[in-house]
Amino acid sequence: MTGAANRARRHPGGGRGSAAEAAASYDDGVSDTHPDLARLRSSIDNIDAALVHLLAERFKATQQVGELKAAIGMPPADPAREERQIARLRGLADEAGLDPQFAEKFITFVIAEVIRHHEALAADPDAAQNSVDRA
Ligand SMILES: C=C(O[C@@H]1C=C(C(=O)O)C=C[C@H]1O)C(=O)O
Repeated sequence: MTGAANRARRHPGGGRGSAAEAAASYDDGVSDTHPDLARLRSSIDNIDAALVHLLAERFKATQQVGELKAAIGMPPADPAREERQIARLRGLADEAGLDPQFAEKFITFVIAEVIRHHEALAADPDAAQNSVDRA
């Protein structure tokens, strides 16, 4: 979703352009003049960047798992493994002060995307061959 789409979602009913313009000028004004907000947003930006890099690494690993599974004829999804991951992550979230329900929703969302990729790999023998070539 684009930034404009997100702003439109947060400000339903706003006229065309008006919610986006109001949000942009509000954001700029506050973050420029309040040092705590600017510092916290800078930290949030770093964390968001780290999340993107971590997710990219995770998808690189799952891509290889998908190629391997397709090459040896394993099914794309492994519900038993997913159940163990969800239970583990719920526990970690609880210890870390993160809502376990949110952690479960997040990992379920990510895994669904991985399975979609694995299904595509299973349907494409050339892509599946990649992991065999790399071995
Ligand atoms: C990556 C795998 O494939 C699928 C995706 C998973 C994930 O993203 O963690 C876990 C289990 C599988 O449903 C795997 O089997 O390890």
